[in-house]
Amino acid sequence: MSSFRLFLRDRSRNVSRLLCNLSFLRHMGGGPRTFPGGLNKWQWKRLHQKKAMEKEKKLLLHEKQLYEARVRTEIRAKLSGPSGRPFPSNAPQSSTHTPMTAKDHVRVLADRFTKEGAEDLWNEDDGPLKSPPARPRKLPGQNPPLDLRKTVSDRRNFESLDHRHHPSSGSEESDFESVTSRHLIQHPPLDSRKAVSDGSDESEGRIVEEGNALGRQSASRRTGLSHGSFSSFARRNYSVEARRPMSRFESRVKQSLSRDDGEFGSKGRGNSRRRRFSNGDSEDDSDSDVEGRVFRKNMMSSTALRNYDVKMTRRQPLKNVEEDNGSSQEIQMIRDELKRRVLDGNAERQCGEEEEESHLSQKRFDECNISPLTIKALSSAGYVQMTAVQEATLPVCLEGKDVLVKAKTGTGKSVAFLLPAIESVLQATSSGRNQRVPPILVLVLSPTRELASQIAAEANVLLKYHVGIGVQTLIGGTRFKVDQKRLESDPCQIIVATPGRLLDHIENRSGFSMRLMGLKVLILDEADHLLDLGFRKDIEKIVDCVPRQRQSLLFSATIPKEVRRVSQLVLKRDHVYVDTVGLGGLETPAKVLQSYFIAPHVQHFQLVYQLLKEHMARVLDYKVIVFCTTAMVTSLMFLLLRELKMDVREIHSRKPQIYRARVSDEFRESKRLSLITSDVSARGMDYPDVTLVIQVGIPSDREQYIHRLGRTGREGKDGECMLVLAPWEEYFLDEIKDLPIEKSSFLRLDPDIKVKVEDCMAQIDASHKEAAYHAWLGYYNSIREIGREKTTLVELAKQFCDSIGLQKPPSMFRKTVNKMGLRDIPGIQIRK
Ligand SMILES: Nc1ncnc2c1ncn2[C@@H]1O[C@H](COP(=O)(O)OP(=O)(O)OP(=O)(O)O)[C@@H](O)[C@H]1O
Repeated sequence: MSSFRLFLRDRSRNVSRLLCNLSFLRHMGGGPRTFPGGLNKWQWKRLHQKKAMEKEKKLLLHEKQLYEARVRTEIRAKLSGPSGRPFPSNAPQSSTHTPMTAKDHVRVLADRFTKEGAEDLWNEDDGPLKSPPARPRKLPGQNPPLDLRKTVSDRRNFESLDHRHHPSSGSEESDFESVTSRHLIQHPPLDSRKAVSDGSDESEGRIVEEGNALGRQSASRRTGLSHGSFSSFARRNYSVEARRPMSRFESRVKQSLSRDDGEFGSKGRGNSRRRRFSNGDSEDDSDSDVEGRVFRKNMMSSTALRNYDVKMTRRQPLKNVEEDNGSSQEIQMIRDELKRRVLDGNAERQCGEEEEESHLSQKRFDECNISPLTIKALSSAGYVQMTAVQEATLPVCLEGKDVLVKAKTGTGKSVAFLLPAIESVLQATSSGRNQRVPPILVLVLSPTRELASQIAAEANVLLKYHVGIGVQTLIGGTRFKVDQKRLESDPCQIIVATPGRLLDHIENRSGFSMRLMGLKVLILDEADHLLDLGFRKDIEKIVDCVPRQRQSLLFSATIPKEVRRVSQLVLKRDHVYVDTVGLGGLETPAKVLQSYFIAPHVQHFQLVYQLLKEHMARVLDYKVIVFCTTAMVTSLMFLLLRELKMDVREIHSRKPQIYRARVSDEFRESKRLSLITSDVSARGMDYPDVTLVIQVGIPSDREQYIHRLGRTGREGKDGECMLVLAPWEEYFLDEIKDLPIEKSSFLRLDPDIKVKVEDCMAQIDASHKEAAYHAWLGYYNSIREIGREKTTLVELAKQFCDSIGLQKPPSMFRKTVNKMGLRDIPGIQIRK
């Protein structure tokens, strides 16, 4: 009997333990997750999408109301007659009504686009809107641009909408409106600098797809397609329509192909670039640089966010649109109004320039509510005053709020997120000191291994006087077993990890996931990159393994609009958004001189060599970073420069981690050294006093250009950035047209250098060149504009082939050729 009672007691204990574990798991997010209201993850996401759509609709409605008010005003003005004749006796009269003049309306519209929150109407690359709070140094010829194109196309839509808003239009109308509003919110950018300054149509802007959508909508009416079928119809037809601008692009490329080798390109225009999937073995750096996970530029998971992730926009000449809707007079008035505001802004900016000189704010760390030991560590590291981003974020972070932060490169974001993280650890450890294996309280995620190590080193500096608080890195390229041993022998509270290796630990060691259940702070450095498609799945899995009751901090120098939307995967809804760049502010460090060179591929290696030589002759303590498109091209560039007897080092994903770490440390400490690297060094790396950054070939996107550039001009210092493009790559300039980049004055290529470079290139083993050719083809195949024109791509690859001294393009495996869609393309050799 007693043993039966014992059995019952054990059993009830087991059951209660199980229940306890289940509720714990549910709380931690480790078990089957439900969101408030019993929704699952996807339902929760869809709910947010719906809300975003509703918000867009509301904004559209607001715009529409403005437009309607304008129309009413015009009608009233017309009715009252040009000479102020009274209304006809049967017309309704109001003695108090004063019709809105066209000038007032222009003001209202200008207000609408410059007021707080208007950014919701913009794409991430819509260009500056209004003067930022922290004012950038005024650069020659740089006026804060304003997007008039958007205004124009809004008007066009409203007209269409208004036209269609007759009572007879029925329910289809609202479907249509939602289609239009979706497109409207994704308005493309305009080089408003140009628009404001000279009103020319030189900058070929992106005119929204909604114009086409309208046409297609009426087409869908004619063909009897419903809205749903219209959407898919529109999507299907997108690629067909897209051929039109592509053929222009192709003809431009063809022109450049037929150009004389010695010719420098002329100014061109282009389409926005989108990346697509390339072949698996294209040697694309990103494949392996992101810890073996494929990085692609489509901004959203299409499952999660459907058509929110791809901007279905197309560029059309601004001129046509203006002519089309016949509103050029009004546009000119809006321009004048905005120009006036810009001039006012410039006057203010000049006053603010002096403040800009120092990157530090007036506020000191000891004025903040952080531990005295941390302040002691900060002082011994030489940090007394805060930087702007630290001043802006510390108070909110210390309050425990979720924060999304955008601040320029080199402005001290790492310290900004590490300080509140350390405070959280201190608070948590003071309440639970006696745990044998302490939980992991802070998890910092970084996209690259070098950056993770750098953040851990910075954390160690700040923890100098805190005994018993430890930091560890979990990064790829090191032995997993060694990680495990370290985690056991030296349990720490702060982990800095790359997503891939962290997931390996979560999936392979249950003890590790248990330790994550006490997490207080989750930090995503380079958040936009981590939330991009290449990492999204990993981040979602990681977020599912950490408690929902946590603080999340997301930092980056670039936060595209899409990322703001998707950040809800990590952040609480009531998070705070801190933007120290400011809406329309200059996103690159003010003291970095930006220039570009247009030269055929065959001259790129020579050009880089000559630019390096000239810089070295000019700058005594030079320190240069050369970014190449892929790991294998980086390797070839390194071998060539070494052959040319230059003092160079290389870092890319094909190098062992131990080598990468050693080179990274050496470059950090050194002067008079050049680092040849792929995008593994593009983000976050804090190499002090880099004097020049050279980017060869188009960067994967605008953000990458900004991050690569940001390796120089850190902490408010001077710097230079040069972009080397082939003539057909010139269209990329359109994506960075709001940045103060200028065409470099003509550089005379030295004929002796040409011979020298060719001789040294000839010394390099053909296997390196073949690998570089394959990588090059893979990289550019993944770029939409050129990737879909396979014949042109192969012709351009042949140019690259010539530039590296290969007699003919190396053969490729049939499987690779098929994967890249290059079957039957002339110039492609299949390996037997
Ligand atoms: N308050 C401060 N006073 C002086 N120096 C600082 C301060 N805060 C940070 N720094 C230094 O500024 C440099 C840049 O910092 P950090 O690498 O964190 O920049 P970042 O904004 O994260 O750049 P990126 O966007 O490239 O990642 C570092 O060398 C850091 O030590």
